[in-house]
Amino acid sequence: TQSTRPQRLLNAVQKNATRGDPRSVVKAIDDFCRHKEWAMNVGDEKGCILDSVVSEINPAAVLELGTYCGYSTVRIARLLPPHAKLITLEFNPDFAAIARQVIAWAGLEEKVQLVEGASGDWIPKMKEQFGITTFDLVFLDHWKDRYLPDTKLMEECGLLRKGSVLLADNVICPGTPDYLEYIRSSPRYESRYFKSHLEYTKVEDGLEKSVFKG
Ligand SMILES: Cc1cc(-c2n[nH]c(CCNC(=O)c3cc(-c4ccc(F)cc4)cc(O)c3O)n2)ccn1
Ligand SMILES: [Mg+2]
Repeated sequence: TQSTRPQRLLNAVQKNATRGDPRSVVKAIDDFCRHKEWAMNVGDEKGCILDSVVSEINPAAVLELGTYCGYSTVRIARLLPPHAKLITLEFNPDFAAIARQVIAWAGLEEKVQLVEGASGDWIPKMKEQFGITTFDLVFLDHWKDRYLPDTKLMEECGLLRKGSVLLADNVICPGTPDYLEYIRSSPRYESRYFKSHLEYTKVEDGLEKSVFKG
């Protein structure tokens, strides 16, 4: 049977990265996507911006929407302090199966809880299922038409506190116009755009960082 792109990406990790070394896993995926096959990871350029935001916040509780193959999951989890928790939601079971193995290869299973399903179904269950009060950081990288409804849902479910940070990928390409309009015009958020490029390309894209004011 034909392999899928996520399976070929996992093979590249298992071939070129060292078990238990997250940096080598990140590098193996970036090399694969730059030189072999493009894939929709946040990538190295936007990944450095993600790293700086994570390091600045030093979060104890992180929610990632959209795991894909686990590239940004590994980027974030490798920077988390001990006992910090990253919950990552993936809709596609095939992507989730690959991501679990990528996260395991990086040796980060202890810090990561990968949940399969749709964001709209799981966000209302976060508190009861995982004992979360609020998230310090949310990385939005899932279906682009879900950024706005899920942000409103997180507000309604009391998952954001004064100072919680939303970091959104792809606000230019593929684009999240309704989310940008809402978050930039809302008095409840302070937003800043980090201009960059669509992963592994010269096309403009960027990350929008928004701090919830409560
Ligand atoms: C919990 C839950 C999770 C999900 C969910 N899980 N996994 C995803 C993946 C979503 N990501 C993307 O679609 C995406 C696309 C591009 C892209 C593609 C093609 C182009 F030509 C240009 C750019 C680039 C990116 O950086 C992206 O992140 N959604 C959905 C619902 N509920
Ligand atoms: Mg993305």
